[in-house]
Amino acid sequence: APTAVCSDGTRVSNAVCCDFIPLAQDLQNTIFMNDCGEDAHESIRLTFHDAIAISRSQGAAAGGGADGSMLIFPTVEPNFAANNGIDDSVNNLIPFLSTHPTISAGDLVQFAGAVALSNCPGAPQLEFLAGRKNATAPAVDGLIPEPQDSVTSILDRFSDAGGFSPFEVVSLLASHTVARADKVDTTLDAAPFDSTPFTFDTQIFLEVLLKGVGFPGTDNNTGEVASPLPLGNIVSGGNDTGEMRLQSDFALARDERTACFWQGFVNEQEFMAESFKAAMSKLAVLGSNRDELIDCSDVVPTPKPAVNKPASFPATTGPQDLELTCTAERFPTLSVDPGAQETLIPHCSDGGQDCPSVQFTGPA
Ligand code: HEM
Ligand SMILES: [Ca+2]
Ligand SMILES: [Mn+2]
Repeated sequence: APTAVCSDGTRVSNAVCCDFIPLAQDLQNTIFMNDCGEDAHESIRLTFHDAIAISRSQGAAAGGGADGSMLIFPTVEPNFAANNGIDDSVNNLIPFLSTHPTISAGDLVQFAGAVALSNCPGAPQLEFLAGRKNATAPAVDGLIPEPQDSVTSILDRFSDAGGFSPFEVVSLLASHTVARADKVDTTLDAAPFDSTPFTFDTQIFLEVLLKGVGFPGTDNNTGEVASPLPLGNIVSGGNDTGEMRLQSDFALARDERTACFWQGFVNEQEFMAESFKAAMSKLAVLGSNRDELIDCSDVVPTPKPAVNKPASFPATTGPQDLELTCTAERFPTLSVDPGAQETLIPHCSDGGQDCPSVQFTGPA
């Protein structure tokens, strides 16, 4: 039962949580604009890149996990190749360290991710625990998985970072349902990983299982393989880029250690959201002792409701394009979106072509 009342009248479980209420408002009004757009996506990615930089085998000096080291040492980790593009979210969050001085850098990163995710229809309301200590040193290079890494190397890295199981690794990749790449193919800005990059749905798990037919931009990029929906309108002057597929997502969807977990999320919205939430609660506290943190989940905004559209094959694709390696489970029966042509994936959540993101300049 709530035991504290904040100055705005909100009842919370612990007075420490009060300061996160104006922080959530400020993040929404200044950066995210209640949208599951580019800035929200980048802040969600940042939760991962801060947290995973920790190693059981290499010891504490290798990195402190979810400790805000990206924000405290903005000229170190953001420059690692695997963190390419993370500078945008780092520079956007740094000003909040001074405007919300009671909140630690590690708390800011994870809380911003939870607020950002709440803008994505269908996302879970993440757990948020407060009280991470500030990083005392940046992490070493080499701890962030890259799309060209093998499944073995990815699973080993997650295990070494926080004892994640293969199921938890696949659960965390639900994040790629609200994700687009800017740096894998530098000729493209915001190439989406599924056809619904503004919705936290299960399309990512379906679409990565489809046969790849082409590349949305250039075709020899490290860590990229052919996608099933490469059509965009960039050459004709638009901003819609075709779908991009990461080699790591492709491999995890087909490897015998992870394929059944991957397939098991297709059209299982609630199971996916709940599994992502559980794995995120582990990721978000790497480097801290969860018993020493204070549960402030009650100040995480309630996410936008799911759109309740079942997973479906995008127009021009169908069951014949599935590349299934999980033999233990039957694949669900799904409808095929109508249309003889490949549908373009809109650049903006309102369906438009123009939606400038917020970008503060900063040290990263
Ligand atoms: C095997 C592990 C993973 C690999 C290899 C990987 C790789 C990548 C790559 C290459 C990009 C594109 C970056 C760019 O070019 O702009 C990306 C984007 C993204 N990733 Fe991952 N990722 C992994 C796991 C995760 C996890 C665990 C999360 C979150 C919990 C996450 C969240 C995101 C998000 C939200 C984006 C989109 C960023 C944007 O739209 O600007 N990823 N990932
Ligand atoms: Ca999606
Ligand atoms: Mn981006």
